[in-house]
Amino acid sequence: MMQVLSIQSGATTKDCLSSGKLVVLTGPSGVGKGTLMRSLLARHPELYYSVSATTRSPRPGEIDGKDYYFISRSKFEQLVAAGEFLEWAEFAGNYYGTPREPVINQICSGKLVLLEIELEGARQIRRSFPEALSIFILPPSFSELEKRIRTRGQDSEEAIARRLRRAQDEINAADEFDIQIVNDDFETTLKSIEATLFG
Ligand SMILES: Nc1nc2c(ncn2[C@@H]2O[C@H](COP(=O)(O)OP(=O)(O)O)[C@@H](O)[C@H]2O)c(=O)[nH]1
Ligand SMILES: Nc1ncnc2c1ncn2[C@@H]1O[C@H](COP(=O)(O)OP(=O)(O)O)[C@@H](O)[C@H]1O
Repeated sequence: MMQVLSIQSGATTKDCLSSGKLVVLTGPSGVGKGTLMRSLLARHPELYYSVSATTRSPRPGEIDGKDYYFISRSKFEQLVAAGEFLEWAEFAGNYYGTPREPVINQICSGKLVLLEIELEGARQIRRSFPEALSIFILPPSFSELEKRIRTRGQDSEEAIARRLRRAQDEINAADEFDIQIVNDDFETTLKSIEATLFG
């Protein structure tokens, strides 16, 4: 199911990609990735956040084109076949993918590009783009993670159970990442990410 990536193939593309920077942020569902991303973007509008496509239904308040591009499974499969994703994966019963073209364009224009993606996608990026910096966000404990998913109050019991089942496998892979940060105190975490990106 994994896509072969070609962004390293041409010398020109490779040179171009070295003008910007790609940062991958991963961590179990509920750890605080989305909230951290939103704060980071509010504080650093020069960053480029890659909006993913997903077959998941929008949660209340989520905006198409801002939080995700919400698309059907058949549309997603068409885009996979057309090679339109830099990486993609199935997570908790839905597909998620990073649109290739805007990310390449933004990196080539010298931007720092942020991807907030799950483990399989992060592995694909590591293979195709080894220069990318990868950050894994850990919860202070598993019970705190569960509490955060529940207090977010946006997922069905089934969706929560799927995310928690998956969370332990993701946490076990934290060592694969360049940097691990425990999201205990929110402001402290934000400062650690800022130090990593700009320090
Ligand atoms: N591989 C991949 N994962 C993604 C992408 N976009 C989002 N994800 C991840 O998919 C997982 C589920 O996201 P979401 O349904 O928004 O749930 P949440 O993490 O519980 O808020 C999270 O780990 C996201 O980081 C993408 O483009 N590619
Ligand atoms: N450091 C933190 N301490 C306590 N709660 C947090 C912290 N970071 C995030 N949260 C809360 O945890 C819940 C899940 O965060 P969210 O950003 O949706 O996680 P993710 O995108 O990783 O699934 C939200 O209600 C958020 O406000």
